[in-house]
Amino acid sequence: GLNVAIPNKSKSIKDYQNVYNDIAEKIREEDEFDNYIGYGPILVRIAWHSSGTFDKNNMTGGSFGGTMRFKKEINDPSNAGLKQADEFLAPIYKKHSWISHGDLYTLAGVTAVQEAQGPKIPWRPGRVDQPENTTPENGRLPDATGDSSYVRNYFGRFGFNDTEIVALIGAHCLGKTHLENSGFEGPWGAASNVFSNEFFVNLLNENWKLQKNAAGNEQYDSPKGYMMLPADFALRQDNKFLKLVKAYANDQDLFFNDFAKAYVKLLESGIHFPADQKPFIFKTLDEQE
Ligand code: HEM
Ligand SMILES: Nc1c([N+](=O)[O-])cnc2ccccc12
Repeated sequence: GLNVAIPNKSKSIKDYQNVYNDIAEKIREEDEFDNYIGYGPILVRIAWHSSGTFDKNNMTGGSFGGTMRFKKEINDPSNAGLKQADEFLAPIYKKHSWISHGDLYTLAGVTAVQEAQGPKIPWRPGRVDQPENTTPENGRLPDATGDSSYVRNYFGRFGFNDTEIVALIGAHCLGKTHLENSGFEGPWGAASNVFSNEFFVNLLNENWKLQKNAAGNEQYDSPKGYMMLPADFALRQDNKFLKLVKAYANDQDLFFNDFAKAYVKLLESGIHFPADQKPFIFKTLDEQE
């Protein structure tokens, strides 16, 4: 059924900004992770994967219950590599154990985007930890080998339109694929920890070649050492997606705007918030100097 958010009346934006700051400082502190990419990208991924189990057809899954904390979900093969994000967040939870896991995972994803110089992401607390037996079954996260109709159909499960789908996948401007996690590898060059429209610029402008990687999976590689998943490349292979890819490659502000709206919708999928609950907009560390 629909999950109704229960905001903690005793906590204010100040309390959540403290959690944001602890996450942001830890990202800065542990900058050597994954060849100096840092923890930002996998914090975005754990926020997306904890929300990406939502299914509007039976109103199950999503970020509300914080079930990513349970073995069944974190051990989903689609979540390979995310234990490192969970371990990163463990001391944060220990210090602020008044927060729910659903709020912590999504707040971490908001912090990571903003600290990577991305757009402001309005955020609402009130997710409530649910018991282990509510953990959704494995297999609800998307397949990287999907084509454009697969991608459109997959995100249709959340009620996302083409604009929301293309904007969300623009988060692949961050981080990299790891052969040991997903069977895909690269980009070998400096994978980025700065949020930008580069994913769309690369997708359009690089000279892509489909080839088998060391795990025997096909991916698109470019002479500069960039890569695209088949599901990334699918955004070039559909006219409506391609139009959006071009728009974002030419206008980073438009991408930032659309990404922020779609990311909020993703992180809040399946949750009903009280009508009078205004979202919090957090300051970055730099804005609090
Ligand atoms: C068609 C949809 C999508 C597919 C098939 C997909 C697939 C993947 C795969 C295979 C990886 C590599 C994981 C690894 O090897 O470590 C990855 C990484 C990543 N994904 Fe996606 N993804 C999708 C959508 C999204 C969305 C909607 C977001 C966020 C809004 C996102 C954010 C990320 C980030 C930040 C990384 C980098 C993680 C790191 O550097 O460790 N992805 N994705
Ligand atoms: N950096 C990335 C790119 N890229 O173009 O740099 C493309 N696809 C990706 C898919 C998952 C994670 C990172 C990606």
